[in-house]
Amino acid sequence: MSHTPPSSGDQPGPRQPASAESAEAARRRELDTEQQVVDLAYAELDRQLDRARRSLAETEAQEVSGTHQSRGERDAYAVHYSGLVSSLEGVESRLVFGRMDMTAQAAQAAGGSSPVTRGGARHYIGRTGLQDSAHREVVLDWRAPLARAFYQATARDPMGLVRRRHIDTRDRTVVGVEDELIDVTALGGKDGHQDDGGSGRRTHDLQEEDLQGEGALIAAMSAARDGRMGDIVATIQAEQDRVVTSGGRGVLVVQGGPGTGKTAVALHRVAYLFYSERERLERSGVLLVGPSPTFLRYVEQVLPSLGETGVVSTTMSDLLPGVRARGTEPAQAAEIKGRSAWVEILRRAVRSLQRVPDGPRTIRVEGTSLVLEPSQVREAATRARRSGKPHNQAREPFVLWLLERLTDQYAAATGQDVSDPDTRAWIREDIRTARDARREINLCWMPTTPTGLLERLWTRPQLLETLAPELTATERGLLRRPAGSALTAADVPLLDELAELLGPSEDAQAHQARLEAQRHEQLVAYAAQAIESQELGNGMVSAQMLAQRVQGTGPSLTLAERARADRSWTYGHVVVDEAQELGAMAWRALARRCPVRSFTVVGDLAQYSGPHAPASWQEALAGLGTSAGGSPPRGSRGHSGKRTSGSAPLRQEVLSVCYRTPATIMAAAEAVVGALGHPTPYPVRSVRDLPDCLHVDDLSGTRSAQDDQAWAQVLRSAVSEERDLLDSWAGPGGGRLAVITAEADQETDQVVQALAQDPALAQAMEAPGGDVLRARVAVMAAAAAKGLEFDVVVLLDPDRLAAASPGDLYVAMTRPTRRLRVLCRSTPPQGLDGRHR
Ligand SMILES: Nc1ncnc2c1ncn2[C@@H]1O[C@H](COP(=O)(O)OP(=O)(O)OP(=O)(O)O)[C@@H](O)[C@H]1O
Repeated sequence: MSHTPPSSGDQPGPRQPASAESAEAARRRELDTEQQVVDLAYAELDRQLDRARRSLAETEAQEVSGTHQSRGERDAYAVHYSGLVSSLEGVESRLVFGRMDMTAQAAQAAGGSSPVTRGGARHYIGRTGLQDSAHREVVLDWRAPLARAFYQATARDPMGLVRRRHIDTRDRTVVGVEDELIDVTALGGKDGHQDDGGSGRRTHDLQEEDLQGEGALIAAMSAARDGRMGDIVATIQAEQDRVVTSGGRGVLVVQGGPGTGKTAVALHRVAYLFYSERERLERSGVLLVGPSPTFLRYVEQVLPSLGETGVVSTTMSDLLPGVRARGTEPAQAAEIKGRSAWVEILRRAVRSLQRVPDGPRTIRVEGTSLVLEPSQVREAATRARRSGKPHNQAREPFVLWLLERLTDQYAAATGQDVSDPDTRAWIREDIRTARDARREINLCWMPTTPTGLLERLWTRPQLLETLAPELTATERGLLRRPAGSALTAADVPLLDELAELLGPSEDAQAHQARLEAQRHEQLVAYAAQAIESQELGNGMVSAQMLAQRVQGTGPSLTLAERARADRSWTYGHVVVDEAQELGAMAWRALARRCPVRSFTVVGDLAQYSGPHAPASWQEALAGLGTSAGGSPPRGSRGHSGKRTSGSAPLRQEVLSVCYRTPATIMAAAEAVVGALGHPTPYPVRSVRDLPDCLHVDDLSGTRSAQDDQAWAQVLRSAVSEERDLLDSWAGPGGGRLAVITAEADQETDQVVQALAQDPALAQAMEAPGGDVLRARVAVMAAAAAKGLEFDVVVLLDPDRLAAASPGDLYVAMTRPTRRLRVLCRSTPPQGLDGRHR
C-alpha cells in the first residue's frame, strides 16, 4: 500500500505535482471537491433534522382527549421523534470522514448511482447513512457491508478498493485529506509516492501494512485529551473492525493489553449491533457495565456520537433499581462475596426461614385454643415448595393450607358449620388476623427482603457460621460488619440472587400487581389504536414499533428509562468492561439480564486488582454459563420472553496494538510488573514512541522521603513542571494531567492539600460539578484510574502500589498518552531503576 498525495477529478490515481505551488493548487482542488460532498451531506442532515424536530413539536402540541390510547399514542410518537432528533444531532461532528474509490468491477457489482457515487465508483463513509429525497446514496453508513473495505482493505487484499481517502473536517469545513493507494494494478502499474502521513513516528514494531489511515490515526492519537473518550469511527483498524463486526450471538471476550482499544471496540460493536440487529435491540436495549461512575462519564459520549441512544450504562453498585451501594470494604471481603459458593449459601439462608416447630404450638383465636402441629407445618411447606415459587410468593399457599386446617379445627371446637363458603372465609380471616396465628405462622415461614436477610448474615456471626461452613473463620470474620452499614458493590450480586430466591415481598407485590394491571390496560388499548391508524409517522415508524415502545411499561418513558427501573428487564446485549474484576456471583446477576447470552466481555487479566486473579477467561466467566463450564442461573420471565438455560459459546479475540501509550512507557510497565512475577499475557506493540516520555525521580535517601513538608514541595514542583510541559504541547490550559496515588481517600486528600497550596495548581484541580474528568489536574488512586487516560501521569510511590496490587501498578503506568513521571520515595522498582535522573 502506498500513500499518495491527493489527486483530483474522477479518475483515481496519483498526480505528480511539478512544484510546491502546483501541489498546493492540487490540494485546494481536492478540498473543494470534498467540500461539495460534505455540504450536500450536511444539507441532507439538516433537512432530516428539521423534519424530525417539526414532527416532535407538532406531536407535543397535540391536544389529547384524556384516554389512555390518545395519551399513549402521543407519548410514543414524542419518544420516537425525540430519539430521532437526538440521534441526528449526535452525528453532527465529522459527519463524513472517508471516501472509497472502487475498481470498475467492484463499482459494477455495488451498482446504484447517485450524483455522489457515480455508478458505485465512489462512496463516502460517514457516521450515519444519508440518502437524498430521491433515496439516492449521499453517505454510506460506516456499518454497511460495503464499508468493510474502508477498514479492512490492504494491498494484499484490496477488496475492490483502489484508493482509501481520509477526510478531515472542522465544524462543517474540510481541512485536509489523506490518501492511501490500495490497488496499484488498478491504475495500470503507476505507483504513488509516500506522503508524510505522520509515518515517521511509527515504531519499528509495526509495518506500514499494519495500519490503515496512518496519518489520521496518529493525529487522533496525538490530540490532547479533554476528559471524554472520543469515537474512533474514522480510524478503526482492521483487527478492530473484525471484532466490531463479528456477530452478536454468544459471549465474545475482547482481551488485550492496555490502550489496545478494547473499550472503543466494544462501544463501536454496540453501535454495529444496533445497525445489524436493530429490531431486536431497539426492543430490548443494551446494558453497559463499567468499573466506576467516572468511567461511565468518560465513555458516555461515544455512542451518541454514533447516533445510538438505547444503552443503559451502570456500575455493578447501581445495577439494582432502588439500591445504592456506596459502602467500601477490603478487596479480600469483596473477593469472598464474589465466589460461586454463595449460590448454595444463600439457598440455605432462604431455606432457614422455613422452619418446622419442634413441638405443637398453641394459638388462641377469640378465646378458642387451636394447635399447630409440626406435621401440618411440614406438609404445608412441602406443598409450598412444590409450587416452585420464590420464598415470599410460596408463602401464600403455605399460609393458606395451614389456615384451612386451623379453620377446620376452629369449626370443630366451636361447633360451627363451615360448609357455607362465606362462613368459612370469615372464620379463616379471623384466624389470619389473630396475633398468635400471625406470629406462629411467620416463625415457620418468615417473609423477608433481600437487604434484610443479607444484613442478618453480615451482623450475626453464628448464623453465618451455620449457613456457610465452607468459609473459614477468618473469611467469615472479614464479612462481619455492624448493623446499618452501607451496602457495598459486592453485596449487589448477592442481593440480586436473593431477590430471585425470595421474590417480591407481599407489599411490593401488591404494588407491582396494580402497576402491571394499569400498564397492561394501556398497552392493549394503545396497540389496538396504533395498528388501526393510517400513515403512522409518515412511514418513519410502524404500528408494530410503536406498540413495542409501550410494551410492559408506561409509554412516556424511553426504553433506557424503563429498563433501568426494572430489575427483571432482559437486554438484547450486555457489554462488560474491565470484566476481569467481576466474581462468579456478578456474572450470574448479569446472565439473568441477558437470557440469550449475547455478551461482549472486555478486559485484561493483567489489570486485575483483587487478591486472586483468574487464570483464564473460562475460569473468570464460569458464572455466566459459557460452554467452558458453570451452569446458568435459575430462570424467570423477562421482557424478551422466557429466560433460557444451556451454555453459551465462548469466543476470544486478542487486540495487540496499543494506540495510547508510547512504546518506552509500555516496555517499562511490562518490565516492572514482570519483575514482580505478575504476567502480562498479551504482547502489545505500541503504534508510536515519544522522546523523553518517561522520567523517574529516585528520592530515596533525600529529605522528602522522611519529611512531609519537603515531600509536598517536591510534589508541587514536579506537577508544576509537568503542567508547563503540557502547556507547551497542548497550548495553555489544554490536555489532562493525573496524579495517581497508591491508595484512595486519605492519601489522595493529602496530595490534593499539598498541591492546593500553589494557587495555580489549586485552580487547575477545580472540578466543576465534582467531575474529576473536567479538572485539568486530577488526583486519584490507581484503582480509580482504571479505563481512563491522560496526556500526562505523575505516579507516586510505585513500590507501595506494587506491594498492594501489581495489576493496579500496571494500570497506573499505562494511563498516559504522552509522558509518565514517577516519584519514588523508596528505591524505584526493578524495571524503572535504570531511568532515574
Ligand atoms: N483505531 C483507533 N483510532 C484512533 N484511536 C484509537 C483507535 N483505537 C484505540 N484508540 C484510542 O486509544 C486509546 C485507548 O483505547 P481504549 O481505552 O479503548 O483501550 P483499552 O484497551 O480499553 O485500554 P485499557 O485496557 O488500558 O483501559 C483511546 O484514546 C482510544 O480512542
